[in-house]
Amino acid sequence: MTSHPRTALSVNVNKVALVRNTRHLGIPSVTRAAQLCLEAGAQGITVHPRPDERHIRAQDVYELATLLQQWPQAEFNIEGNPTHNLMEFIRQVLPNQATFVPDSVGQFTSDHGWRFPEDAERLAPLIAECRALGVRVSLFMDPIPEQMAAARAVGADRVELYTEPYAAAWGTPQQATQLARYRLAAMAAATVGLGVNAGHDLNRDNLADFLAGVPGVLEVSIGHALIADALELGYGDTVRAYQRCVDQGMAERDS
Ligand SMILES: CC(=O)[C@@H](O)[C@H](O)COP(=O)(O)O
Ligand SMILES: NCC(=O)COP(=O)(O)O
Repeated sequence: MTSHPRTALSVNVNKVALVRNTRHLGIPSVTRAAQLCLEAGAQGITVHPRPDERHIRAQDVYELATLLQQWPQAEFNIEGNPTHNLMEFIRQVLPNQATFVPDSVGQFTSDHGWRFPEDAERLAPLIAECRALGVRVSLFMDPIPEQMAAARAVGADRVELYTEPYAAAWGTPQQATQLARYRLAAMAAATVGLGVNAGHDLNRDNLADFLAGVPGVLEVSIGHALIADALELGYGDTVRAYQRCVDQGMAERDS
């Protein structure tokens, strides 16, 4: 039996900003949400400052960076398309991690990963710049084992497996088949020296099964479902509930 490092929970606070932006009152506070999630034990905060600022705005990024200076053990993960507005945030804020996501400007939400070799040429210099700044780079990827070597070759430190197809299959006869795709992709990533993150539509129902079935997941970034849960339970109890899901999944994986 081998044990793996505990999977880090990074809370994505996009949807707190989405609600905040519907009035000019500054509530609910994005930084307050992050503070309460960190106090409850979250290991990181994630934001996706989209170019249209539908939710996370530039000021949120800077205020969260200031907050996270008080939490040296926690990580700041900034997501975005590096050919749009992401790199300016990376240069100014120097987060722990940049997650490159191939979204178009007005895209409804993230729904696919990068593709190689098509995307390699334009990503390589941007990855090199982040790494030269001391910022870890994670590439948002579909769970395709054959793509992992190319992701490593372009300089990525990690991949983030796009988990919506797994989430959509959870609780159906297709769950095991989907989970096997992610297990093979994670193993392929590890084989070429990539760390493995995961995210999109993970929730309290499907998280433990994912971590039980996919080896070596270093970080899950969870936003939509977690913030929805927090509307019912509060940030603290919600983060603790998700931490229990992480612990359950890892216990099953290591059993
Ligand atoms: C990369 C990913 O899957 C999510 O972080 C996604 O970017 C969330 O964006 P929205 O909150 O705008 O749906
Ligand atoms: N990278 C995934 C993320 O940050 C949050 O995705 P979701 O939980 O809002 O679907």
